[in-house]
Amino acid sequence: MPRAILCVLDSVGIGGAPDAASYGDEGANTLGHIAEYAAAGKADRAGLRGGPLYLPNMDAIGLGAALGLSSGTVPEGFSDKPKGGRFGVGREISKGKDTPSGHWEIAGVPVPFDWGYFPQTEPAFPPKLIDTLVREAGLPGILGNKHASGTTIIAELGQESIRTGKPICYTSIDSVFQIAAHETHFGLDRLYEVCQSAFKLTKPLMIGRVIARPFVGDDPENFKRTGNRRDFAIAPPEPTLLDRAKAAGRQVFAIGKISDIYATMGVTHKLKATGNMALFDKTLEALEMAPDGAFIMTNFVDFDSEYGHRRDVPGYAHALEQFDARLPELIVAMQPDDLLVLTADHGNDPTWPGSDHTREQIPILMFSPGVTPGEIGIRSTFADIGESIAHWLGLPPGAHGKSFL
Ligand SMILES: O=P(O)(O)O[C@H]1O[C@H](CO)[C@@H](O)[C@H]1O
Ligand SMILES: [Mn+2]
Ligand SMILES: [Mn+2]
Repeated sequence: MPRAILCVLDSVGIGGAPDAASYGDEGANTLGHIAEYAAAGKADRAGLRGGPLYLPNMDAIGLGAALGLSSGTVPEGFSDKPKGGRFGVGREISKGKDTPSGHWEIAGVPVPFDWGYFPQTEPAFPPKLIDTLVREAGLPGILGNKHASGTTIIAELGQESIRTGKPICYTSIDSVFQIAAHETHFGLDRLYEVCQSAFKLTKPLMIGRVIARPFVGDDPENFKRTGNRRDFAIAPPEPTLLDRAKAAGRQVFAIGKISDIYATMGVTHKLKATGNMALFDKTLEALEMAPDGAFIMTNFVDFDSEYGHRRDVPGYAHALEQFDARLPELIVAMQPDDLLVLTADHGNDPTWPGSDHTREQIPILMFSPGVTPGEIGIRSTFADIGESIAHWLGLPPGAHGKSFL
């Protein structure tokens, strides 16, 4: 029985979203701009990488061609005629350009409601919410209370947080309430407990996620976030591909952030790892142990959290090249009737102003020895990805999207 492996390269958008202007993102193109900068020698970093963006393995299954289809330009060194693979472009119908919206829609469930957001004011959070959180979680108060980049705000307030025992609460243009605190001074379990309390309070406000952001270190120069991030997320409004696979008795391997993003719904095996390369290793491990009919889904978070939000073009280019270099390992490990899908959940153009996600279309790259190569065009919803995988796995069709297989 066929298996399917779905890799979400978090934030690897390819521009061209027709509604980008209403998000302030007209012209944003994560992959396109990285390629453009690299070709101009603007993505060089001594000891890390240099020169044009080199992604031969993803290009061979249609990455350059998908970029061309989405944005009109195939960068130099990329091909508009892939050697193998079925390629195309995904367009999002959900209104948020955030991780849950993108992932849920990929898994067949577009988001039908508006998320809650916190205003770009200081304070950003309603006083009642904070008063209740402080009381219920027994906190001496909170710090932050504004829109911020997570690394900047721990440099700014980390020491005060350690000294006072007050966690740092901040948000972004996404529907998130993030809590940063020191992993040992404040304590990891305590941080998770505070996040649980906050999640109960923010849920009625339709805030998608409360995110624990533990960090270590003792001064702004060496504060570092750890891999113990945890997302407390609202559950998807309808059964996703994961639920449907599990209900059919299939094994569902959720690697990295996947289990959190779907609020554990539909997951039978949860595998955690820190860093894209460790996530890649886990994906290979899962492939080795997954029985017939299994569904494996991995989120490669570093593209987004380490490079997109940090607006680090050489870092992002290097992460793409590292992933690409390992792709053959995955392809070699596949059985003849396994399907591999590479895609993304939104954009996060590292050349764009600010530090937030960008509304973009996403690549859809499918590879299997049994799939004839070709173009699937621009799909009107990410849900077509989930429906195609459902079809491949022999599951009945869902309520949204259409299979292109
Ligand atoms: O700046 P950091 O803490 O990485 O925050 C980012 O991470 C959040 C969750 O993906 C996003 O909403 C964005 O704000
Ligand atoms: Mn994401
Ligand atoms: Mn992000």
